Amino acid sequence: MFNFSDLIIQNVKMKKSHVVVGIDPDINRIPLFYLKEAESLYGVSSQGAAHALLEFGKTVINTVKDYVAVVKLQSAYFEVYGAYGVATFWELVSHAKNEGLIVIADAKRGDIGPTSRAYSESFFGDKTNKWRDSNPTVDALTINPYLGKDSIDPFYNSAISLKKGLFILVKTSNDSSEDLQDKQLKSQLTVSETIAEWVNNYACDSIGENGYSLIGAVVGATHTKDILKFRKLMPNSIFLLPGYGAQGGKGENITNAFNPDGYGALISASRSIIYSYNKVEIKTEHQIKKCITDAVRNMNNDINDALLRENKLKWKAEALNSRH
Ligand SMILES: O=C(O)c1cc(=O)[nH]c(=O)n1[C@@H]1O[C@H](COP(=O)(O)O)[C@@H](O)[C@H]1O
Repeated sequence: MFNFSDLIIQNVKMKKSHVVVGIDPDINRIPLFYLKEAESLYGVSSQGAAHALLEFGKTVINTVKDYVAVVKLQSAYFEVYGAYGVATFWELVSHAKNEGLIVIADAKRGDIGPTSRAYSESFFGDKTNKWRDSNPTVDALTINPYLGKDSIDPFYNSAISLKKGLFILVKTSNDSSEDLQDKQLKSQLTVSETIAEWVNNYACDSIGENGYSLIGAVVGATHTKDILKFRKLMPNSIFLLPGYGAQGGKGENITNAFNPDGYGALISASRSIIYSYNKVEIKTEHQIKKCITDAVRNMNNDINDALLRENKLKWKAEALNSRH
């Protein structure tokens, strides 16, 4: 049955891009003219900041929409500004979806069962709750599995019934991920390998038309040596690989995340794309758009070139085959 992973593959093929642009808008790094406008409307306040984040976020979305299939909104940067920030988050979710993009909420949720259920409802909705306005929902959510399987189940059940996607943290991109995630258990597996086994078990029951599950895994683009191992442990999961760009990940380091079919991985970058203009003094939206366009195209070319070298860039072959 067509599921979230099929939606991803369909759109990745259409855009010819495995790139995810992360929208992590930090008020100290967004161009000053957005702040000046926000201050003139709402003063230096949470409402003003949320307005600046909204306008900047729209610029990013409008710029990258032709080059990527997926955007990932980092909830934390919006939560900073309370209700105004959260409203901006959802306004940007709607905007991105209206522009034909798939939206991942990066919130790394996970709690005891009933609370996970509520988190799941807040991001995916619940048709049986008549008190909840039909607000927008996201297409997928990052979740933290460290409370155990009863914390994952509510997200899993909602994802299945509402045709959503999950990206479960398996091996995170940060240096300190080794502190806990690389520890070996009595089973001889590491903590992250154990989580990978869980992910694979959840994934097996929800395979879509292209052979992938709606249960995906987060594996840092920074852990080049581990990527192949995780690919083998979770053959049916789409990997979300953050850590490209600002954290050091490169195209040549992440090709093992892709299956021989040329799919199965989304590579995510935030700061290296959305702040690619470097200076907050940049004057016009046109200049910002040009910098972001160059950055996202370079990233896409870097990944596609690396895949081509490994014979994993499939759309050229598909285009040729369909001509015969
Ligand atoms: O789930 C994530 O997206 C995530 C997982 C991980 O292991 N490492 C990681 O950096 N992230 C997120 O990916 C984004 C990385 O941003 P950049 O380093 O600027 O590309 C941030 O929003 C992080 O919260």
